[in-house]
Amino acid sequence: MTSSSGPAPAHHGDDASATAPALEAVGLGLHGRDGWALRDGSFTVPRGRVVGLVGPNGAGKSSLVAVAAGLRPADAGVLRVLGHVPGSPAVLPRIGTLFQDRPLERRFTVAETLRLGRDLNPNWNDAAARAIVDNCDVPLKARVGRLSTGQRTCVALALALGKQPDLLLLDEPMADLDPQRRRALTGALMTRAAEHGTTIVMSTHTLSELHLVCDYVLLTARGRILIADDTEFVQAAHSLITYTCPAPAAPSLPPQAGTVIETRRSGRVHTALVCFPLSTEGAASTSSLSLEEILLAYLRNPQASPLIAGSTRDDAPSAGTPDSHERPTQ
Ligand SMILES: Nc1ncnc2c1ncn2[C@@H]1O[C@H](COP(=O)(O)OP(=O)(O)OP(=O)(O)O)[C@@H](O)[C@H]1O
Repeated sequence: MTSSSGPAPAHHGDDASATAPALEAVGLGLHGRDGWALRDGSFTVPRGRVVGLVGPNGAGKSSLVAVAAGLRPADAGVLRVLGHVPGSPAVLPRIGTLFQDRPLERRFTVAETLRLGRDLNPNWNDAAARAIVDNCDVPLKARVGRLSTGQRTCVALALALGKQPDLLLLDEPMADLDPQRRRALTGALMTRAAEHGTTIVMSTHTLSELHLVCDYVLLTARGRILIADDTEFVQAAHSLITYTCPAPAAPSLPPQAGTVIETRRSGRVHTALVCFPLSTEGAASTSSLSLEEILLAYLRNPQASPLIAGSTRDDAPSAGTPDSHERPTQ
């Protein structure tokens, strides 16, 4: 996991955007085929984080990446990228992108592709780009059109990293990679974030490994942002509380248990996944959960009260509960 107190992000922009968040959405709306994929989404992604963008198929992850990259406009609200309008000249040279279709010129060799990257990007780092293709065993002389899907992903990532961007927007970067290349590229990305303070936003369906790679999570489902916060904070905020009820039909959860995300009942044993538990009085046991378990619970319960850094929940806890814990500086 990367440290939130790492080096200051590399910065090629103006002073005004030096401290702006990597992404800042206010009332963001994205149309899907059958209505809103995201509606009234407000969240902030601080600089220097490795962000897991998570949600079910069709939740709007690719659409969000496309809007941030300036490829399509938002359908409502505002999204700022490094303090700027997406796609504006002030921000385009500072972002690196990887889209699901990995658009590359198929006739070029890998070496020609990297040369083009060098010619188009004044801040190009050839060694960084070559290290990616070398680590992934992609021959420099091979034509892009003859590479496997996973090998093309390596070349596209080499182009994105060679640009030395302040923000990397990666749409399912690991989906096509074998375990060895996945490890190599994950390592390269984490090193980039740790050594240069690059913000990385990557959509993924691999929840089991998220806590190893990402230190911030953005979870969207059924048109809502459900979580936007540090992974450590998300984990610390949730508990699984088990109660033994006096009778199978008796009401189980004591009032004021906290923000209940999900409950399960088996006979007299009742478990509740609670955010910011206020009182565990009467509980038979309390245990922590993995990040994956928490994210899956929100995905099963998309009507749950959202946990979004910097915003107040409808059922916000009082002072002294985890929401009032000091957060890392952004
Ligand atoms: N080119 C397009 N034109 C119109 N609607 C689109 C287009 N691409 C996607 N959509 C719609 O936008 C919504 C969000 O799709 P999107 O691809 O952003 O979701 P996603 O979370 O990335 O999904 P997945 O996990 O399957 O990649 C869906 O309703 C989808 O049908």
